[in-house]
Amino acid sequence: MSSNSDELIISLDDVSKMFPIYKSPHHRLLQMFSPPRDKARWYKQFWALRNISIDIPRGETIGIVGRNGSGKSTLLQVICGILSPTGGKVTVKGRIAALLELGAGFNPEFTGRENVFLNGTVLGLSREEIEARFDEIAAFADIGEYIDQPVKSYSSGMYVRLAFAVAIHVTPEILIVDEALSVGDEAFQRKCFARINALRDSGVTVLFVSHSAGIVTELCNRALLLDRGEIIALGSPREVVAKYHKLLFAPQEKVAEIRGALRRETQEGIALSDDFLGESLSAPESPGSFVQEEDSGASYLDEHMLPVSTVHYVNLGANIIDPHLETLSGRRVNVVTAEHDYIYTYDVHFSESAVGVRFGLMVKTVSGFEIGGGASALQQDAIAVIDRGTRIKASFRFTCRLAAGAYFLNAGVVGLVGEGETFLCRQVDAMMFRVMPDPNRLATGLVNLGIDPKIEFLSMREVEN
Ligand SMILES: Nc1ncnc2c1ncn2[C@@H]1O[C@H](COP(=O)(O)OP(=O)(O)OP(=O)(O)O)[C@@H](O)[C@H]1O
Repeated sequence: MSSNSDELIISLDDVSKMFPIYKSPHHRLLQMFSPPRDKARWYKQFWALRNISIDIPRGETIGIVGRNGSGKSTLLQVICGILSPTGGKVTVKGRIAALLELGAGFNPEFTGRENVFLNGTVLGLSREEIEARFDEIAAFADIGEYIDQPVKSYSSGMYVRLAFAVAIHVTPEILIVDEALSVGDEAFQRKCFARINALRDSGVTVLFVSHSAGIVTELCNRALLLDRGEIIALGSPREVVAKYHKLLFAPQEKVAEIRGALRRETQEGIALSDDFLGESLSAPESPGSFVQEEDSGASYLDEHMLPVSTVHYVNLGANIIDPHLETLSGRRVNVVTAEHDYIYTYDVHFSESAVGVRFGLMVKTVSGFEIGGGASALQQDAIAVIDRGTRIKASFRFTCRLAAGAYFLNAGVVGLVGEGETFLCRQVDAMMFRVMPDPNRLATGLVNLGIDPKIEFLSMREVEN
């Protein structure tokens, strides 16, 4: 492998890919028998990639993000040579091992063992080389006796295990991974990511499609955002992911405006304003300490960031109004700084009298995992009676001890109805907020437990004079 890290290993020059879309198979036949001058008579042109130009130096790890159908897989397939571009030029100078969608690469009738040899050969290894690596591949895949069963009997997880094991053992110069890892279980995913890291550190160029902002910012040194087949952002993973989120969480009517702004920025090479990204990154003075200052200057409100999954429960005489996050000085925000204090607040209008009333919240991850929540009081301390027509403000101050990422908030009011407590009103995913990345974060994982590290030398080698 070359030691020249500036050498381009992948180069795309004005690459486009068009898929013909036929209304019916009949039209496909008609087109086949049409004279060449009737080039696109029986189909509509769908451009999955448009004018893609990018140079990738050897050793880079590139994250590719974009909404569903934005062209990510098509781009990878064009780079791998599985699809030929309709226009433009693709230059690849190195052995590619690709982990694309399930189904690609293996022959379902062959056993796992046979497929390892088949796949290894396709990827340029000799039979002796594959034999020498086979045990290691089988150990990494860890699918036991299934290695001698036809691949068509595999679960999708087993399939990915074997495909990944082969991909990383063929000493690729370029590793291409298309989200496929998300099929494996978490333990296996972690093993794969560790291996991808090791390959990256040894100079392998990695192209990685992922919907996970965390993985892209952690793993990659550059990222690109595809939208409708165009690169609309290219740069540091953090910046690109911020733009991706802006687009992803935008209300439908704002999407065109936002993508237009992003395209212009990319085409004109305008420097990103902190305001746009909300990345002022004024890190807390000492990592791990919980800052209790009056306001957090770096936090801001991204009006476009709204959940699209909000569910309103049927109201039983109460109505939650305007759930939102504020700084301690009352400024509305939804992009926040870790380790700062914020207030989650909503009003409740009681259209009926209620008894035994309590208010609550819950914070969840994108996947719906409940990280933590709280109630305004214990059941025995609930507000005994609230008269019809009353309006109450419920506020919950909390320290944002969360890792960078998107989070969702529920709001709920319970009261006594008959014998038991029940929701008088509830909003699931009432609002969402994003925690900005903090380059000085010492805490690992989702929640900062405020761990206070203490490292002591128990003995020291004596220094000889
Ligand atoms: N063979 C094909 N024929 C016609 N259209 C296609 C074909 N392959 C892909 N497309 C279309 O091209 C667009 C881009 O698809 P692609 O699979 O590259 O998107 P993606 O960003 O990888 O999406 P996802 O995140 O959902 O995997 C989509 O609209 C898809 O329907």
